[in-house]
Amino acid sequence: MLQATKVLHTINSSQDLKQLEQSELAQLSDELREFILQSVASTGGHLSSNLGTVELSIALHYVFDTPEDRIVWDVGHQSYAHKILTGRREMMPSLRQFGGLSGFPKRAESQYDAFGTAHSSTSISAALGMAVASKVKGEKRNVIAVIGDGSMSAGMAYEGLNNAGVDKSIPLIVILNDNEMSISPAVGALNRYLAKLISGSLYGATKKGLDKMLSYTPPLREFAKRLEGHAKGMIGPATIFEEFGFDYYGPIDGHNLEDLIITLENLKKIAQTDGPQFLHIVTKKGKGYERAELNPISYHGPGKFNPSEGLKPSAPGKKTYTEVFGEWLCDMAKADQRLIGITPAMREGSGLVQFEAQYPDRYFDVGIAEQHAVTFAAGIACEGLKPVVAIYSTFLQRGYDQLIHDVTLQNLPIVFAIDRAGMVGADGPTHAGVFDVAFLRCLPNVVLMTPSNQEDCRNMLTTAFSLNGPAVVRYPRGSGVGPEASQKLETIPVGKGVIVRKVKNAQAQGKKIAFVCFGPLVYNALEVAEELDATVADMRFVKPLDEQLLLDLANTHDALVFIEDSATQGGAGSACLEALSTHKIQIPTLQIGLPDEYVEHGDINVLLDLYGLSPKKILAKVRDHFQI
Ligand SMILES: Cc1ncc(C[n+]2csc(CCOP(=O)(O)OP(=O)(O)O)c2C)c(N)n1
Ligand SMILES: CC(=O)[C@@H](O)[C@H](O)COP(=O)(O)O
Ligand SMILES: [Mg+2]
Repeated sequence: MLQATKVLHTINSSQDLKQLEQSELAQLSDELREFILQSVASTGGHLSSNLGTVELSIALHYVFDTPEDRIVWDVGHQSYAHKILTGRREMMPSLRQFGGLSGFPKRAESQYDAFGTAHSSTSISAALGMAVASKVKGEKRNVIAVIGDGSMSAGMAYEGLNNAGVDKSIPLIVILNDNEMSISPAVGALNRYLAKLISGSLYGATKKGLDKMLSYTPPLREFAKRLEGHAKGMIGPATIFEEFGFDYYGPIDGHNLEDLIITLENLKKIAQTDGPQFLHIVTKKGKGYERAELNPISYHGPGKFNPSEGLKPSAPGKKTYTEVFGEWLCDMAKADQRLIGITPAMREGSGLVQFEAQYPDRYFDVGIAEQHAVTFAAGIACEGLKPVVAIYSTFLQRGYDQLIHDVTLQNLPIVFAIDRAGMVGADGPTHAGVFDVAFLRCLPNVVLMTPSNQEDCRNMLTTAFSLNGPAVVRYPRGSGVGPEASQKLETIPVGKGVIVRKVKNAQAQGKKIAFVCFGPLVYNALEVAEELDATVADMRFVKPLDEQLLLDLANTHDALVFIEDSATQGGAGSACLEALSTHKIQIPTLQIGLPDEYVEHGDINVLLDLYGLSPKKILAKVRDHFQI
């Protein structure tokens, strides 16, 4: 269990926090940091980012009148200290488990969670919306967006800044939490610019000026004027943020509580009179836990571990789909010089670490910029190279118009290697990859494949690469079941499914059922089929659909059950129903997939059962539906 504390256990709301003397806050931050470490080590979760925002979270709740004032955390993977300080300390052992605390801010969870997040770079837009709404309603409040340097790489952040900076009557505060890291090292020109602000010759002058100002609190107007003079005079040309219409302060040390508090107190007042304010703070990812400071990538989102021993190398076992993809990418790149690998800021998660090491000139981390990643790939494809975009299903949602307008409309040969398809578990509804089948299968020119095992996954990636148009392979988080991948680069016939089990004793069967499966749930269907003596088809392709196989199954069985690990509405089962309707085939059917609701967070096996996708639940549904 987590250790007893001197101060932390007395804090159950931001009001409690305000009762503390400022001199007690250092003790609180030590206890909070230790609590987060112990807590995340016992549940798994996001660690490095949370250790970096301890002082900022304390200072924000100390200075601002939350929840009346709104704090909008960008991504929200760094909001654990905020959760702990706002009445959820005792629930931390339930973090990311079914029925427990979400790993991200969630409006339904607490009035302190002003905005639900987990996808990046939404904070400035959402905070601006809140600030504008408050003004329209005649309510006076502060709205603060906290955004990381990695998340500042997305276009959406600049759309927000662009909109916010023009209206001096909007009291918006944007805090840039700069730790010089995304999940992996932050990339791009902006990152270089921020590094210059922090560590270039500008820094000394800026820091000196700020130190001087922070040592006393002049009347507000004067404070504002000095900072403006400081920003414009002492650090030379205006920062990019000032060009957007914000007053810029910083960089300041985001672990120095005293500096943070006095700066926030002043900004709170200035924002009400002078409009949009931008504070640049510098923090360390993993702060206070040496292993995480030295290796913030491994401790970005670890599973459970012993803090005194640190993370252990994972025991040898079956590869994950991500690893299968990573190996395929290197092998395919060796076989074909045209291959270009692209990731929107998910090098580790998508399995491109080896590829970058082996083919640095053909590797592109474009930052958290999924829209750009897709159109960038389109440009590359126009010039005859073969881009492979490695992307999580949930993040491809960001690039949908680009997929339509830039890729599929022009029928460009791009491979989309979609990881984290289906349910993802602990990250929950924001990260579940359950809409891709529905939003991809309606696009002309797309070939859409759903491997049920790793061997098929590798073959499908090779098949996708061999095609002359957009091709998608969607595969789940983890290892799954079924055969492991070979080392070969073999293609499979496009648009052809396979029968993996046939009814054995047709005469004895009351009702001959065929399971028509898409993706890894084929193995759950196989278990059920043993019980019912049913046929099981692994359709492999959602598009083009193997209509012949579907019609054969319909003609030789009494009922069809469609099974998929994605949203039922508009999904692969719907594609089958459309085909049956086109061919005027009438047969009893049942669609099994995810219902018309958002997938909760929690252990994946718990979720499979909850949503009726475990073998036991599938069997019960089939029996109930067909009365067998
Ligand atoms: C749209 C989107 N793409 C990718 C991600 C995956 N992701 C989560 S955190 C993160 C890094 C964010 O970096 P930063 O904002 O600097 O925060 P830090 O992790 O450094 O605290 C990424 C890429 C995401 N959450 N949302
Ligand atoms: C917050 C975020 O978007 C990532 O850190 C995500 O939680 C990673 O998920 P995986 O663990 O599936 O890579
Ligand atoms: Mg960062």
